[in-house]
Amino acid sequence: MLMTVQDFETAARTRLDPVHADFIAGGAGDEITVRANEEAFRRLRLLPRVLRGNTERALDITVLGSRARTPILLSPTAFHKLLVEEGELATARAATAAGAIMIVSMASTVAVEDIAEATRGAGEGGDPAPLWFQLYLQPDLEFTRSLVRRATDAGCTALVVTVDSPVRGAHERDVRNGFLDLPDGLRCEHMVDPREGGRVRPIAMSAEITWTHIDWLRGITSLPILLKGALHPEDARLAVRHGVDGLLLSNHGGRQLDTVPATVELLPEIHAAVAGRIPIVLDGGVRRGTDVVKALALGASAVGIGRPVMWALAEGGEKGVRRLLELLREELDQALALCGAAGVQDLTPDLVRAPVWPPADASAALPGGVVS
Ligand SMILES: Cc1cc2nc3c(=O)[nH]c(=O)nc-3n(C[C@H](O)[C@H](O)[C@H](O)COP(=O)(O)O)c2cc1C
Ligand SMILES: CCCCC(=O)C(=O)O
Repeated sequence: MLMTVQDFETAARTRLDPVHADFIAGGAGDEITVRANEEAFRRLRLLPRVLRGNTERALDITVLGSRARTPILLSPTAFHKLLVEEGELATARAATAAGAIMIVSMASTVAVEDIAEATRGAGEGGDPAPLWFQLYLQPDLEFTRSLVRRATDAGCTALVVTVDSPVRGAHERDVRNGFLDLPDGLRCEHMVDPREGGRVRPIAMSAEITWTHIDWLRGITSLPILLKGALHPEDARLAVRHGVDGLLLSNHGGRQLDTVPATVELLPEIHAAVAGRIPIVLDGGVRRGTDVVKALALGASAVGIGRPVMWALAEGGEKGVRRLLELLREELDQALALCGAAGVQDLTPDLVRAPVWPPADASAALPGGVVS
């Protein structure tokens, strides 16, 4: 029975080409950060409130003008057609059914226009899923400008600029497996360049990109801009100064610089650095409703999931992703209820404890002065 994210991972592994399974699960170097993201959530403890009388929980959020029925959004992941024929169309329909924000990867195998169309067809009376568009700024600014225009015209309501990739992370599993390119027949639809007779450009991960490019982007779009992958508090402050509207606090699921901290460990520091001026979305290692509660309690406005969506897609296409989003919603609702919360707005940092024992300021209260 598919009851948990872990069940989806296990089920997906039996179906997936092992090379693709490695592409999804893997990360950079020794995959220390891949593991750290999940471990950090597991280490944190929740401290619930009782007798609050909350019989229903509100899970809906509005981030940067985008309304969603859940604080769990779909982080951008590349190449969904590797996993299922319909590719990102299946993902988008499932996101719409769940009322979740989907961040379309620049490296998607379906074009943003078609993804947007799929969300409109899948609403079952509800609204289409808000789409955000993820961008690796290309040094060819005219090409970047045309992509921004495409995303805007397709109805995307925010841009997510990934800034942790001056070079591509060293995915050793992929190198060993020889998985370095998309198989024949699949292509990154956004990289088709009409100026060059429809040539498919490689995605440049460029070390030339600087804050000047962020200023340039700020100048050509009125869509909200989120930076994805800034981890240093000083860069979070710089982001605010450069007119960025939000942060997607992410270490790329441990796929860029290995040994960076888990994102949830960085959250309090980043939260303090931006001081409420811009919202923070966090991704990396979110696998349980309790993980969502912890991230929101520590100051995130929403969380993103990457690999779980890929596993669910591989396991059961659109239906798989729908089920995944449902089960995470149920887990989140359950965790909120048990925390005594009436909704995500009730989550505050006092509900989270790092297990340090004895706590420095409480040792005096221990019986018999047993602790030296
Ligand atoms: C297979 C795969 C493909 C990804 N593709 C992209 C991408 O195209 N653009 C991007 O900014 N991040 C990409 N990411 C990173 C995710 O957006 C996200 O930061 C990460 O997966 C979150 O961690 P999680 O997988 O533990 O949930 C990718 C991650 C995976 C696993
Ligand atoms: C050019 C594809 C980028 C995919 C990516 O960001 C990842 O695999 O983590």
